[in-house]
Amino acid sequence: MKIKVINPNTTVSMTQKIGAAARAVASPGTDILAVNPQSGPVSIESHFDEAVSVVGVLDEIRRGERENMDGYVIACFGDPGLMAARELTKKPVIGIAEAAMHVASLLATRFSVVTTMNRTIVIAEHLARNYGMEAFCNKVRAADIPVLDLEDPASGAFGRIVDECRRARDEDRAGAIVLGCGGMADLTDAISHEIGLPVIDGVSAAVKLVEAIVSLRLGTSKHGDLDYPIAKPFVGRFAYLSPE
Ligand SMILES: NC(=O)NC1=NC(=O)NC1=O
Repeated sequence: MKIKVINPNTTVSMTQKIGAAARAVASPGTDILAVNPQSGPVSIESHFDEAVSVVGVLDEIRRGERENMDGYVIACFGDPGLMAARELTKKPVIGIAEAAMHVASLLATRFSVVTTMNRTIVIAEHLARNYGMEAFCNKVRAADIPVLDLEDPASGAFGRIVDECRRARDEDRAGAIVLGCGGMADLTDAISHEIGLPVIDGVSAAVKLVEAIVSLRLGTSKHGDLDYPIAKPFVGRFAYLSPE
């Protein structure tokens, strides 16, 4: 089985970290290809960053179809381009936010999300609503750190994330924590050790969900809104994206 794990931002060190987290849980016989677009934001911290990153995600899905990938993970907590990506393939496409929230809902009656920037809190709240997770997702918190601080061990990001996870445990009645950034994937075990709760990293959760769906011989529905895109010309610099 071949799974393409797409980091929608353009920071290679984060892509490598995400790839390592994916490989750590992948089953024998599952090959992980971790990639990021060559163009786009170095980090995704706003609606604008997310919107621009989607074209790079879709480029990687289109390339993955030619590479005969068996499934895809979108490894940014905003799940950018998830539905558009699903239109491009019959294979499963799983976002790390949806994966982590669903897994957390199977482990605790309430979970909190701990993400990076305060301004991305609402994005995670909207995802919880859209995924039907509001009954489980008690609160979305932020460590208020720039995403790329996660690439700097001296930034103090780990301590700020752990402090916010402790507040979630003690104040939100959270039975589990969802890590709200693909760049936190390498911190999962250390955080869980510090706070004594299940901590769910969306990269790992998404990889296992793709494996499960492929093993069930299931894939993205092509009936209705997730059917292949409507054939039409796209003009200008997006002409190469014209659906056939
Ligand atoms: N909430 C987030 O921090 N989302 C993210 N921004 C990135 O660049 N990667 C993420 O996972």
